[in-house]
Amino acid sequence: MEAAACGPALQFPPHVWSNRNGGKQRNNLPSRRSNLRLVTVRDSRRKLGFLRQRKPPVGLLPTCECSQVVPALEAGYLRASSNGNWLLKTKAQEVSSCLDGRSIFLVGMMGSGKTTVGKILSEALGYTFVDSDKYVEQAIGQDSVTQIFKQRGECIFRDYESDALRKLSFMPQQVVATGGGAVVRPINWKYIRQGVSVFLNVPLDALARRIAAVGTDSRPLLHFESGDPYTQAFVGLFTLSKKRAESYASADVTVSILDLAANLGVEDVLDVTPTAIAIEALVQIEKFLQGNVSRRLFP
Ligand SMILES: Nc1ncnc2c1ncn2[C@@H]1O[C@H](COP(=O)(O)OP(=O)(O)O)[C@@H](O)[C@H]1O
Ligand SMILES: O=C(O)C1=C[C@@H](OP(=O)(O)O)[C@@H](O)[C@H](O)C1
Repeated sequence: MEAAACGPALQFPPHVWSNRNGGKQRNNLPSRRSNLRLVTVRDSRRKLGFLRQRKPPVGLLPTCECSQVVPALEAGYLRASSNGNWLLKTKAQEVSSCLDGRSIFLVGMMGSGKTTVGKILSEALGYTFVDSDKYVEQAIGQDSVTQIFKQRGECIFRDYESDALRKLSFMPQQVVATGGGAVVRPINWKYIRQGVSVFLNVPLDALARRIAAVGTDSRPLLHFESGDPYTQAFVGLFTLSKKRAESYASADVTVSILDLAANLGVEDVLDVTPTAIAIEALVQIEKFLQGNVSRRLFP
């Protein structure tokens, strides 16, 4: 049940996001400069060829120093959480000069990890984290999205969601976890495109397992389905994802959790840690920015 065009946008009170780092840019990270890539033993030959590229192509990277020296990192490092955290911080330090204040908008199906990964990314970058669902809850003055759907309807929720994204689009240095359905309204892309959009692509089966484990209470769009919690989640997600796949695919960057799991040698995609996903997101954002330096929004 998508509501692509409802009534006029509504007014609501100012920000309600959590500022995890006092809104400051992080500057006190390890001074060692290294440009890191996630590399697997399996496909290291192909990737290392790319990684050994010491200079960016002519015309790229006039202002950002990303990826001039590229030591390879074996995936095993990433599995150890202490190294994972170090890697995350180091990568964030590198990417933040490329980002140059631009916000990151995470898109993807419900349960794909936008909030979980978003918080980690914001902390590593010294950005403010904003959960757009929470923003809407505060604006409407209700405790949960489920309540809003029940009492005001999806259309009103979508209006507030669009207004939230519009307001957030003016602000730099944020990681925004958008609601799973935000991508459906074309106008929302105008707002999302003010920053770098990152699609967290998680297989539907994994999403359904994750959602079934906690129940569908907080997922009003899955309440129409019948069956056991897994079937209910899977059928609902399948229907929604068919309508959304194209929109998600238009994000600037896609992080495929399936590919990441394969690269890390992790059997179940649900076992890929949020830190690993955050690092991969930074790697992909860096790649994207290297090819898009002209799209500077916060000069
Ligand atoms: N990589 C991950 N590993 C383990 N649990 C995760 C991971 N990503 C998300 N989760 C869990 O899945 C649930 C949904 O994640 P969440 O970040 O709220 O997704 P979204 O914001 O996209 O709806 C939460 O309970 C969260 O703790
Ligand atoms: O997919 C959707 O349409 C929705 C996803 C939810 O957000 P999350 O993706 O953060 O769960 C929330 O906005 C609402 O329940 C609708």
